[in-house]
Amino acid sequence: MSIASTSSDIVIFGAMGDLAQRKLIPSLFQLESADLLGQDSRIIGVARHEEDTNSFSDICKESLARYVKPEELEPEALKRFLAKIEYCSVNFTEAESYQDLKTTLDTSAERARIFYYATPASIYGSISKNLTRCECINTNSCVVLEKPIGHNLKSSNEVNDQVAEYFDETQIYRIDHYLGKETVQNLIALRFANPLFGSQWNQSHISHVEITVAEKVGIEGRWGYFDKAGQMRDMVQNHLLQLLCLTAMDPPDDLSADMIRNEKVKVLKALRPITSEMCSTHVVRGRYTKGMLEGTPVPGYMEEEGANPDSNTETFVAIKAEINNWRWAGVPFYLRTGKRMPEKLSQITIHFKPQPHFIFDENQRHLAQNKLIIRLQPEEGISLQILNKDQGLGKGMRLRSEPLKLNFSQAFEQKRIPDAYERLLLEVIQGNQYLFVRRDEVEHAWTWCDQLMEHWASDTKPPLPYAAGSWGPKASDLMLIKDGNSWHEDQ
Ligand SMILES: NC(=O)C1=CN([C@@H]2O[C@H](COP(=O)(O)OP(=O)(O)OC[C@H]3O[C@@H](n4cnc5c(N)ncnc54)[C@H](OP(=O)(O)O)[C@@H]3O)[C@@H](O)[C@H]2O)C=CC1
Ligand SMILES: O=C1O[C@H](COP(=O)(O)O)[C@@H](O)[C@H](O)[C@H]1O
Repeated sequence: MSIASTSSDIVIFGAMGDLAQRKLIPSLFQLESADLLGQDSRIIGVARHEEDTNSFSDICKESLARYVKPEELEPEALKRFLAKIEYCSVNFTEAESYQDLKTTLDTSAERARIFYYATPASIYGSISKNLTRCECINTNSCVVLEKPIGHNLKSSNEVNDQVAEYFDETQIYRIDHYLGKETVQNLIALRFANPLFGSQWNQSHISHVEITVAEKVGIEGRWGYFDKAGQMRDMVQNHLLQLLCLTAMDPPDDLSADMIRNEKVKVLKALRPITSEMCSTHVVRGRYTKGMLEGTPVPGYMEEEGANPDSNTETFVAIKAEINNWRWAGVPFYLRTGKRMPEKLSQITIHFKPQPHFIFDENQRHLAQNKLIIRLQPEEGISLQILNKDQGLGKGMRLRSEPLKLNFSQAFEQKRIPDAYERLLLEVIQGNQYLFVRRDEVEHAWTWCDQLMEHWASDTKPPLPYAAGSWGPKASDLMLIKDGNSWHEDQ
């Protein structure tokens, strides 16, 4: 099903919540500002608070003032945007309370309806059921689901089954906001539009791949949520595996949603399961202790507000993943993600194999490799490390490794890189599912993560400590050193 009409009713459940106010409302404003929202579109905030449209509109205005740069908050666009806002008070789990929403939607019966569930996943089924009972779903409706959907395969299947009773898979948009990032989408252009890389992207030419998603933030008030999840569920099951899929997948036949998603599923299915024997060589699980970040002391995870002394949750994971297929046999994919790292950095580094025969000074052999560094955020860009003759007389044929750099903001003279949610909301409005996660992707990702986390569950040892502001436990460096590799040093 595709939402072809230009105007839609965008119904946000959980409209007063953090995600809605911090990300969704500002992103919808940016779409309006760029004339992409549709002239007659409406944004219908739904929450259980007894507000009305005016007071909800004031709340959104405050959020816009907080989260949109003043120079981007153009008064005319703001006026147009606020005029599109409506509010309905609904208790999501009580069918009788949907009447107000039904009446509001009935004023535009045939129009596309986008139901965005910015709520805990535990009530996705209940909302879907109540929307159906109250006849709020028309033939042109779709639903947007936020992550995390469940905390393992079983619970994720339960949520997906409940939603599937009321919505067809073609109507379901599962968000992984990393897919909305410009630089993540650029992986498809980089790999499949450039013949240079297309021919080299396999085990014959690539020795190993690193995917780092480091965050400076700690848990800051999110202990309740995070301690049940941990870094594996919060980041690896979704964002890191999506990055791995886009880096490793075979070329899709075309850019349609299902062709791309079919290829991603093949990668997930080919991931080598990590057995309990492999845990000591292929996985590092860490937790930050107190430390210094940019000269300021910060508490450890167990000293954060709301901490439970019995917690065994990890805030850092490094994994040596392997993909059992023709393209990637023997090529480790090192994944690393953690909270309270020295900087915010998402980066993929492709290490190419050396030449088969080395004719230069032996002392320079260690230099003789090309690296492609794909910087996802911040300072988005690409850099290709290449070898040259060092310039000057008297130096002989000395090699020197220098980067060929492409900085996106300079190259594209762009004023701003759109937030991931802007792109994702636009794709939902236009009915394109290619940046959303299909159910079988979620299932294969959980299957791989679950079997690994089952080994952790039977291990009472706490995660390895690392000081806040460092790059994780030493064991993470050692895991690569044992293979003769190291994390890309130019962080
Ligand atoms: N915040 C973020 O940056 C991110 C959030 N997400 C996901 O987005 C979803 C929302 O997260 P977030 O905005 O942070 O959470 P919040 O708790 O801030 O917001 C959730 C909202 O849902 C409302 N709600 C819950 N149950 C009911 C109910 N029965 N009836 C009416 N309203 C209800 C809450 O209302 P009330 O205030 O009245 O309790 C609250 O306003 C979650 O699934 C989360 O995992 C994903 C990625 C990032
Ligand atoms: O989904 C999540 O992502 C954020 C990191 O997102 P980014 O766009 O800032 O890189 C992470 O902090 C959060 O814990 C997680 O739930």
